[in-house]
Amino acid sequence: MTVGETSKSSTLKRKPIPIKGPVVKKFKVQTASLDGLPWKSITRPQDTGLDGDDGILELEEVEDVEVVYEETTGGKVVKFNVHERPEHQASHTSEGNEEHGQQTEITDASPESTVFTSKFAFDAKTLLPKWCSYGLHGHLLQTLQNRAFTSPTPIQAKALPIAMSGRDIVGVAETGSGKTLAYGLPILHHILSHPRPPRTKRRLQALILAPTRELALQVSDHLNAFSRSLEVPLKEESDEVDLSSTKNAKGKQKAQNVTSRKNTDHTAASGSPPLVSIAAIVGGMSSQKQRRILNRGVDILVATPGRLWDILEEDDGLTQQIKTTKFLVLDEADRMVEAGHFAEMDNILRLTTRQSREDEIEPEFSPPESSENSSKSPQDTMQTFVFSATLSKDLQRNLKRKSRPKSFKKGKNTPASTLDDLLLRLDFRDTDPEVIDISPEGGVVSSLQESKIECLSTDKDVYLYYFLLRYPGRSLVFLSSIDGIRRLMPLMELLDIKAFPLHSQLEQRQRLKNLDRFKVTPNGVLLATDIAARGLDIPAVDHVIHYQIPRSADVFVHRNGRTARAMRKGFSLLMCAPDERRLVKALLSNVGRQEGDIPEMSVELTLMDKLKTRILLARQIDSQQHKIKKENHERNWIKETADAMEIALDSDFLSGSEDESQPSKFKRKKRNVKTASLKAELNQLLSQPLIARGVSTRYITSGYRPIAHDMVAGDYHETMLGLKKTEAGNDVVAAKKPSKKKREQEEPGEWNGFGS
Ligand SMILES: Nc1ncnc2c1ncn2[C@@H]1O[C@H](COP(=O)(O)OP(=O)(O)OP(=O)(O)O)[C@@H](O)[C@H]1O
Repeated sequence: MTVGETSKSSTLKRKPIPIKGPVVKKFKVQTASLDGLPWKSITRPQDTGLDGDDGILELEEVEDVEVVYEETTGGKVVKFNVHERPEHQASHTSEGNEEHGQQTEITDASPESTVFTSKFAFDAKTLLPKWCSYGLHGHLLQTLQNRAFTSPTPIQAKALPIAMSGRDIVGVAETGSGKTLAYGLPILHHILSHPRPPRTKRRLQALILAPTRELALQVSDHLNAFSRSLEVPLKEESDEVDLSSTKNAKGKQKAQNVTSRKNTDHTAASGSPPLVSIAAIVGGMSSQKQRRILNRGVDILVATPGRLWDILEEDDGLTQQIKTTKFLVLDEADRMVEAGHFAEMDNILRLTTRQSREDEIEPEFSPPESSENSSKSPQDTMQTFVFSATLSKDLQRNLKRKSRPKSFKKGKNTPASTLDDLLLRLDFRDTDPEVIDISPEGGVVSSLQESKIECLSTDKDVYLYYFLLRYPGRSLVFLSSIDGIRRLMPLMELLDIKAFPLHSQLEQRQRLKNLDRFKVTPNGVLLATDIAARGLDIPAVDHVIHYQIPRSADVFVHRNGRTARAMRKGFSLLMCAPDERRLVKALLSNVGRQEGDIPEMSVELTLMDKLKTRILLARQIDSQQHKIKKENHERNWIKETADAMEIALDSDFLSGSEDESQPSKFKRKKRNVKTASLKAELNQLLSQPLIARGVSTRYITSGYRPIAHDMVAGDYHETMLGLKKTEAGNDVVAAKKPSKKKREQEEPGEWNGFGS
């Protein structure tokens, strides 16, 4: 039975279970409450991150449960009869793996904690020489090899030795540089190297805080992908993985049910409890499910502060576990404050503070009282990792300072709601936390090519359309306002551009769905607000376009960070209107850069008039459609209201022929005809190629732009005849810094835009 399914009959038949061998033992039957059922998660594809379930964040199912309705004097009562299976079948039921922290019941009931070793002879020294020196657990090495992560990224190379030696880290590195694994691998290593005692419940080892739901889910997916592919129960240990961590594994129980698989996700068929249980606690999940997940016990909890605090207020057990967690991670720490999580973050951080320090801080928000020993100090060995792509140098210095303010009494040194105040409350156990700042100068990733187009605000649509046609690829267009996205969406649709919106007023489910669609649509366009600016690891984003100027330098850096990830090439285009130039200047100077540092994009101006015609038509159609929709909506509303009030409407209203204030049927018809003809006109234009000036379509070898050669070579542009197929980065003109006077005299060129 899947959550949300309803039963029509009084009894649900359980799914037949394949049983090997002729003997079928009788099931024992036990009655349980809804919460007490052996729920397990439904697997979602690991490689797709947020997708695979149509945007539903969590799905659970339960097997071997009979739903029985009993007539009682108080009415019908529902009962759940759980059929206990013989031992040898239990492994089949555990096939579902944990996703976002959900694992099967047998996880905690497993007779012994299990240590898994490599089945395949894995010569780490030869196969992964660049990872060998960190002493990572053999299974992590094997997973790294499976994923073809042959060498650590610079932040990983710097952070791993420090983290593995037990020290605290403040890590700042460019976007897309692999920060998640920089803190994730040491955590996974610790958990894998310290198997829990037999027959004990998992206890929280690491708390990772992330500012947004999407980022939290992505982090848990990322780490899950690593823990999942570890779950190959194996017969033999490999002597060739010469790592200390592997030695820990010796003598421990070897897993059963060996299945030989190559470099794939093995979880589903392993039939064994997951080695590392990772839960994501974010908004959008039912609290019942969340409690169930947490009650089963998790090793790593990835959470957004708001939702986590909601749960902590009712969950003393989890509060205690957080007090003794081994790792605390703040991912995208600076965004956490921006997102307005200060109060919750502050409360959560207090739980991880040692008692001696906690006494010095007067609580502003009372943390939940624990029924257990509330005065118990947290472990002194907790490691703290703070990571971001943007943490100011001042803050880094302050974080490292040994003499961080000890007192935050109300009225005296009261902290304001700023990142500095919040982070200064972190209780690093390390007296000298290591600051690793390898963020590039000005926040610009080396594989990123930047460019700008200066144009009037009213012309941005045309330039955007030009760019999307000229440089096919996956483009992420950032706008500062949701209204802007709502205005652009219908235009994109009419112009046959596959665009998807992403903003905070969309339901979470729709947001995830649109992200998924964007990921799988070739040449797809995502029109997004800055909720997509941070942390999202969308594969292969070719272009980031700042349609509207970001509100801060940090947002600019993070927006750009959605492309050029993991050393891939990427391109960013800044669209700057005259009245935005001051903002851009200020923004760039914040990161020590100048306006002239960003080169201009060369644009084929001869095509602009044709594109402008299409845009104008699309706008007209959109406006007509909008009017029709509005009228229909109003008419329907009046009709429905009249029906509800049982009022008979005037026949004039119904026919729409007399009342001048109501558009007549005739008028409506005329509007529909006009819209249809505009659409036909636009479609006609869209079906024709755009031909650059100087191209002869009759004699392709003549004209001052002969296209025959390009056609033979196969590098001609399919929608813009006369232009070569090329990448945006190749059309950037060298940066020039004209004097102010000269700039004022400059004319925009052949095309003067809508404003002229
Ligand atoms: N050693 C590695 N080799 C190759 N790819 C890697 C390596 N480490 C991480 N990656 C990949 O690089 C991509 C970016 O990683 P990640 O999301 O951790 O970056 P990030 O630094 O956290 O970015 P942001 O600052 O934008 O959040 C991911 O797709 C990840 O799988």
